[in-house]
Amino acid sequence: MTLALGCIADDYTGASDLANTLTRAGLRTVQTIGVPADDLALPEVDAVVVSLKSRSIEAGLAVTRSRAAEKWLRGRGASHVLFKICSTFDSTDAGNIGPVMDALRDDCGEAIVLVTPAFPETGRTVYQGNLFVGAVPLNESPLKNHPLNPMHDSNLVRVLARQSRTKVGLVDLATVTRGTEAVRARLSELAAKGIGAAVIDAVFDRDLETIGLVAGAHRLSVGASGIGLGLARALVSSGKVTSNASGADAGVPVGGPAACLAGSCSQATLQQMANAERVMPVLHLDPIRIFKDKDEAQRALAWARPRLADGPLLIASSATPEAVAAVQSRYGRDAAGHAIEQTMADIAEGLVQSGVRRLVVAGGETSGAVVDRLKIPGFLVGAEIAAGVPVLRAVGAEEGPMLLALKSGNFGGPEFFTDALGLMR
Ligand SMILES: Nc1ncnc2c1ncn2[C@@H]1O[C@H](COP(=O)(O)OP(=O)(O)OP(=O)(O)O)[C@@H](O)[C@H]1O
Ligand SMILES: O=C(O)[C@@H](O)C(=O)CO
Repeated sequence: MTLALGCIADDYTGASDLANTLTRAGLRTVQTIGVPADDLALPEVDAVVVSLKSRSIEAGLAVTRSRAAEKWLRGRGASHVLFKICSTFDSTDAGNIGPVMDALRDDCGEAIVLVTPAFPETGRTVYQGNLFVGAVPLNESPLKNHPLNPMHDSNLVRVLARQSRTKVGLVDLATVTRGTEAVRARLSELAAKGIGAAVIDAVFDRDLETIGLVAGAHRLSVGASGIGLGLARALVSSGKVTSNASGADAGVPVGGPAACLAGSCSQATLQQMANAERVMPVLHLDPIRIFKDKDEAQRALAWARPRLADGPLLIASSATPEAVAAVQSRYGRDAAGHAIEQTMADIAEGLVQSGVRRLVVAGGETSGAVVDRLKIPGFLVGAEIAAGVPVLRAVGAEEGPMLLALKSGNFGGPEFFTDALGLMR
């Protein structure tokens, strides 16, 4: 297998978002959980997205794991590696986007790396280096209240410079609009000044196509699904990949009980949960019981088991920003996040032991904890539920055929949970 494109994603929902984008653009794609074991039977593919859970861990560990993934991908022939980050640039001044980018750049000897989280299909655009989420700058969007990495600065040149060893420059929209030669010239100009990373503006998919044509000739890029789209279209238009992925193989029904788990506290997820309450039973976990009595997972499973035969259900820890802040001030931000994620993983494991084979999970960190616990080594990409969220068919899972949907916190329409279950037969 010689890969046309190698990708390292810093969380599992982000990985499935990217795998979805690449598949829709015609690349045969597989998503692996971590660096694949040598004995994992992978189909013949154009792209592999190695999913890491490295967005919110200590920067040194994120670097080590990303480097191992890069080595594996390069060893399979990937001349270009995309480091997939969140379209809302989720990170802190300690990283992990900057430190991982610096390390991968050192490893591949790249002079300058293009960076853009733009993903217009989901309303993420970058103009003059400022990230917009829909109509508002990042720092005015709901991301200002993110439980793990609240985003308070929309200027990505500044944000990345605080995390990186290299100087960070800008390729503005006017340059992108002038085309590939103008972008290449601007990159040479920046590189000559010793600038090692360039945030590049993109507002429309056509901007990402220009970016993909330029980035594909480099060894490394950093961005969200939008730059993945650009890279994939460049591979197809150059004939390096014969566009033939359909995602159809992943669509074979598995049947069995279905359940949804939500650990995301994003506005989108809170709205989706409120709508789900109208059509399925919903259990709201009590974070205090998670810490004090430590029996919340067992209580949730006792609630769920007798209901599974009647149809899908939803179990959620998600809460409003005020409630999240109260839990965090009592137990600490990371400890609270970790304990709740592990409770979700306990519940997922118990549900699967009770026969659940169709599982929808909302939230990147939450999905990471769940998929790790279920020891699923990889996924094939199926139908698209919403922009950035495909149906996933587990490959190599101990339980046999299983369908999952891993929803990034901010993605999906108001009826996401029913939309997902409708496609997961
Ligand atoms: N009630 C709560 N109080 C405090 N923290 C919570 C609560 N519910 C969930 N959390 C934690 O908040 C974090 C949510 O992160 P997660 O990545 O799962 O969702 P997200 O950030 O909305 O999604 P994405 O990363 O895909 O955008 C997790 O660490 C989760 O355990
Ligand atoms: O890019 C995005 O917004 C998503 O794929 C994601 O990474 C959220 O966790």
